[in-house]
Amino acid sequence: MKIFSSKQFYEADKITTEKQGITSVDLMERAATQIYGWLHQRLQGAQVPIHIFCGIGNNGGDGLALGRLLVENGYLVKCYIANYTDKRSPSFLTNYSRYKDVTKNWPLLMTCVEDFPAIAREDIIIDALFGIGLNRPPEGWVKQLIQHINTTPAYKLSIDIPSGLYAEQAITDHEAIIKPNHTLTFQAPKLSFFLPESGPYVTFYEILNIGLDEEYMQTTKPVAQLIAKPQAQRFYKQRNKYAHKGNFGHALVAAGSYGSMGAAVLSTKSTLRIGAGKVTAFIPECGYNIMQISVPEALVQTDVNPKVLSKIEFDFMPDAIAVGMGMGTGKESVAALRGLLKKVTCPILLDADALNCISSTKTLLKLIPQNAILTPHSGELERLIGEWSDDYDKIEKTKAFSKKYNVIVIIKGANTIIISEGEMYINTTGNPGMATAGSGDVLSGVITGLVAQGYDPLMSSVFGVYLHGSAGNIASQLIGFEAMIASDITEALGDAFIELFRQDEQQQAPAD
Ligand SMILES: NC(=O)C1=CN([C@@H]2O[C@H](COP(=O)(O)OP(=O)(O)OC[C@H]3O[C@@H](n4cnc5c(N)ncnc54)[C@H](O)[C@@H]3O)[C@@H](O)[C@H]2O)[C@@H](O)CC1
Ligand SMILES: Nc1ncnc2c1ncn2[C@@H]1O[C@H](COP(=O)(O)OP(=O)(O)O)[C@@H](O)[C@H]1O
Ligand SMILES: [K+]
Repeated sequence: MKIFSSKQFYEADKITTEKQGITSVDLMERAATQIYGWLHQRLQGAQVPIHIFCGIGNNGGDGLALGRLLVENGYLVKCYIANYTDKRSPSFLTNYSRYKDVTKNWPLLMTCVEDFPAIAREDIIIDALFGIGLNRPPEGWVKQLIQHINTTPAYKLSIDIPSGLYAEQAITDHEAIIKPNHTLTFQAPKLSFFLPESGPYVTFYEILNIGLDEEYMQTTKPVAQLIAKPQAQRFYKQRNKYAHKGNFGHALVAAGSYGSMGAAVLSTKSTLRIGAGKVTAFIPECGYNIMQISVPEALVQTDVNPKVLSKIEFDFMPDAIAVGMGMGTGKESVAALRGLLKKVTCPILLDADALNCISSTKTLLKLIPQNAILTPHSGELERLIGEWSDDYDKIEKTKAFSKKYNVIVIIKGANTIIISEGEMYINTTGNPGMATAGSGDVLSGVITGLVAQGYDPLMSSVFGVYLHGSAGNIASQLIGFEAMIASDITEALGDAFIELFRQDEQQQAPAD
């Protein structure tokens, strides 16, 4: 599914009204009707007080149109206008009058703190103060209104976006943002819903289709692609009945050091579990028995150095290589990595200490092959690209890095982001149970195993991150977040494939 910018939504709005021969008030009516339907389905006429807080732009207009529909259908509604300026939008004004026509009363105009209404805990609040037109943080009594709403325990529903949150700009005042229980967003989610600093304001969201121009939505290059089940299903390559292990590639996992052999074991096992035909683990000698016993399906080759990797030499042509997990950052490791980067001819994934070696020895940067996959967590990314001021700065700096070195960068986290050639893919699977040592090693194996099987590096990255998160979700359903360890993710990879084609009763995310 696509994520669009505010500018693109305004364009879509304009094109839709032109092509469909409707006015923007008609479009607003569609939006309000959708929200009304959503609420009515749940409330079924219940006489619970509904407080609608409207701004003076089109988000406020949505709120007023919703208020009118609710009143017309017998609900107990009070509409309040946060009258912070006289520059009201035309569609707002139309709905302002329409509301009065139905209720015979103007909505209550608020201009100061004294105007704030009391709200009981069982009431419902609709937040229509600001939408994607927010252009500065709310201040003064408007900010206090947001805080007043946030302090009430009443259920809060935000229209389009929590008021005070930008669609694609960093937060400057965390105290001036509505914290809703639920957000109903129009047509497509906004970028801020998925980033670590702003995502917590959008714990639950649903998309309402308001019929924006299909052609525009299909043909416009989005800000990012959201990867959910319908997208992931398209990546899957079915196996041929007559396939043999040679068809699924031979992967090399160069990893581990004395005290960190688990990283090599985890990566090697998940490379096999995801379906690589054959996997060779290249490890320091101290890990030989550990690897043979832990992963009997893997072949093992050992380094001349007993405790760390120093010279990565192998006697076959791998189809994919993963390097770095638990490998250490001493001078032997740097030399081993340098030697490998100089001779590598197949796709390569660089993780963990391989990234740390590159950060400490910048001359390695120019040896990174084109299309290499880098899988940093935040700490590793910062060492690689330097500090960032906010999530958007982080994305821009990562894009610049990815472009400069022609590599795929996977920013791991709650919504892992994959950046390649200026494009951005945001994953939707995964959970906090995966915040456990070794889960990144599993991801490296998953992606490498996909590359070995013939998925291209970008597809392997996007599909691998999705499957890894999906396996984490399946594992968490069995054992919860706290008890989950990285091996549980590997063990659930099979179910992640099965889940890919399981018919949901309610498909969460629509296909493009
Ligand atoms: N484009 C679309 O797809 C549709 C958009 N609709 C609604 O329209 C909204 C966008 O409407 P608008 O562009 O009118 O923007 P908003 O309704 O978000 O309001 C912006 C207004 O508030 C002012 N403003 C911004 N930040 C402020 C601040 N901190 N303090 C005080 N004033 C501030 C702006 O100058 C502008 O006048 C969407 O979020 C959505 O709710 C819907 O009506 C349906 C269709
Ligand atoms: N809160 C979370 N929600 C979803 N996924 C998470 C969360 N925390 C961690 N993960 C995932 O778990 C993995 C952790 O990787 P990493 O930090 O490299 O672990 P390690 O270095 O211990 O192997 C990443 O794939 C990341 O996206
Ligand atoms: K809002």
